Amino acid sequence: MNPLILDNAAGVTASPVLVALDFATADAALAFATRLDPAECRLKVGKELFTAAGPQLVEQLAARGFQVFLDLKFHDIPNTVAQACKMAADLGVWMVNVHASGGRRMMSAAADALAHCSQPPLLIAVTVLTSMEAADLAEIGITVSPHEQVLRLAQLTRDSGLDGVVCSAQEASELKSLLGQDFKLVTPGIRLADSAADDQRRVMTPVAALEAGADYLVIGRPITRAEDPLGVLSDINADIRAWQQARG
Ligand SMILES: O=c1ccn([C@@H]2O[C@H](COP(=O)(O)O)[C@@H](O)[C@H]2O)c(=O)[nH]1
Repeated sequence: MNPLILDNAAGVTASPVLVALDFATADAALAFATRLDPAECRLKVGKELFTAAGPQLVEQLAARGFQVFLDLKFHDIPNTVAQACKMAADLGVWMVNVHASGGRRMMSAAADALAHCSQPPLLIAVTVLTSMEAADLAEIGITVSPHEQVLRLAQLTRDSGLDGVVCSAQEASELKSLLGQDFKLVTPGIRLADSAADDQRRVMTPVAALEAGADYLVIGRPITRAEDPLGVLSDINADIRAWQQARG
């Protein structure tokens, strides 16, 4: 364990990296997780893995000491989303999310439901997917820029009582100034200087994202598909520590 990236008080990692465990089977995900140390990262379970492996896998990862972000992006009527969030809390996840475009009543219902849980996870909302650019929004009738739409949905999310948003790091600096330091910014679309963007459109490197104000970095393929995933994670954490030390 590297003491520099441990939050000693809480006994959990202080690394902002959330590794996206986008695998097709529980076996593949667990084999990968076995190589990881909960002191070096948190884990994200999304739709592919959850659909394949279900709640049991989430509990297994939590039992191995990982803080788990359950990234199912709930989007439904308020009652359904509120109940789904409660189920996620019962699984012991650290963070859960909904889609901000579900609106204020849906988000408030989710926040209210979690407020009654004994150990509520952080509740955040997806603003505009990091895979989307202006042309994608235009096709679904949203004529403002992704940036403007993110700001609008992030403000609505904060006003609905949630803990933060999923956004691209490209919006982080403005969101921090607008919504305050405590409002959490979770940023996928993280790419290393030499990695392919894949289907992502609004991307940034890990240190640039932190510099812009991101609190958590969601990183999937640049780590999971690397020839040496542990080496890549370790290099990212080393860059982050160097950046943290440089700013004092
Ligand atoms: O706006 C969003 C919301 C969620 N994601 C998820 O993050 C990871 C990113 O994986 P990469 O391989 O690093 O692209 C993936 O699980 C997405 O479902 C996102 O990318 N953008």
